[in-house]
Amino acid sequence: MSLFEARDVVAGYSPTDMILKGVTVTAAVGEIVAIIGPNGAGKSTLLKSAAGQVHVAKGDISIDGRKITGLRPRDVAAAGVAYVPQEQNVFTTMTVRENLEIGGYVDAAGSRDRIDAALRRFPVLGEKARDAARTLSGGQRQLLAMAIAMMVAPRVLLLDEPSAGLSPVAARDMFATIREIADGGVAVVLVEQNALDALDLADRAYILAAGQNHTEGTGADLAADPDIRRTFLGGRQTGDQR
Ligand SMILES: Nc1ncnc2c1ncn2[C@@H]1O[C@H](COP(=O)(O)OP(=O)(O)OP(=O)(O)O)[C@@H](O)[C@H]1O
Repeated sequence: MSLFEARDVVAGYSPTDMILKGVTVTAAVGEIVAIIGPNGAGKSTLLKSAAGQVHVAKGDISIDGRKITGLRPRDVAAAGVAYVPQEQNVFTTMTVRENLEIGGYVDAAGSRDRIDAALRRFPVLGEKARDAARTLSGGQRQLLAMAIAMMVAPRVLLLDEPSAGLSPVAARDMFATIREIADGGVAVVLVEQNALDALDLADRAYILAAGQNHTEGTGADLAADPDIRRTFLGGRQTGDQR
């Protein structure tokens, strides 16, 4: 059984306008699952639905068989699902350490040890623990957002465009970090604008279009499919110069 399951999810921002029209996405322990598709397909909405930030009208979202549909964001986090939004994912006026303290709010007792562990795990953040988050580079900021999410020791990590705005080198480091986190037994579901890189990283991927599942498969198979390349990847192949 998959650890994370979103089944036939119908969800949206107003009762008369459902963005997701029955989307199914699953992810197993240690698996990286990418969600790709055109602008407006509903990729971010799916993550927000799983994180308890968008109303789910029909369908179910579960972790390890336990329904989390309709829970408040705080309770979703306590159930083991961490969500990193694309933007405004750190408190810029607070220090790196203070950001991590807030990330550990659901388990205040274990928070100090987790912060120390996070600062060891991400040495670049350790060096800047007392600095305001606004002084971090784009890549460091995304790393902090990820470290904040990891403070709840999640079993499922939902990432919205983790490489957005990063240099190619910083994006590569970010993807390596995501792989490490997955290898630690976390199910990772990520949305990426950079579809080719996402397929390269992911074990499996789903293509969403107009709020529905279009295709799913291994990252490698989707990247090699000429129809998929033509329709969703701009005709390019993995490894092409961009
Ligand atoms: N807060 C919101 N309130 C109302 N509608 C929204 C809101 N956020 C997104 N939408 C709408 O939902 C639809 C899907 O948006 P979503 O952000 O999920 O798409 P996406 O597949 O992630 O695409 P993109 O790559 O452009 O972010 C779009 O039509 C968008 O305008």
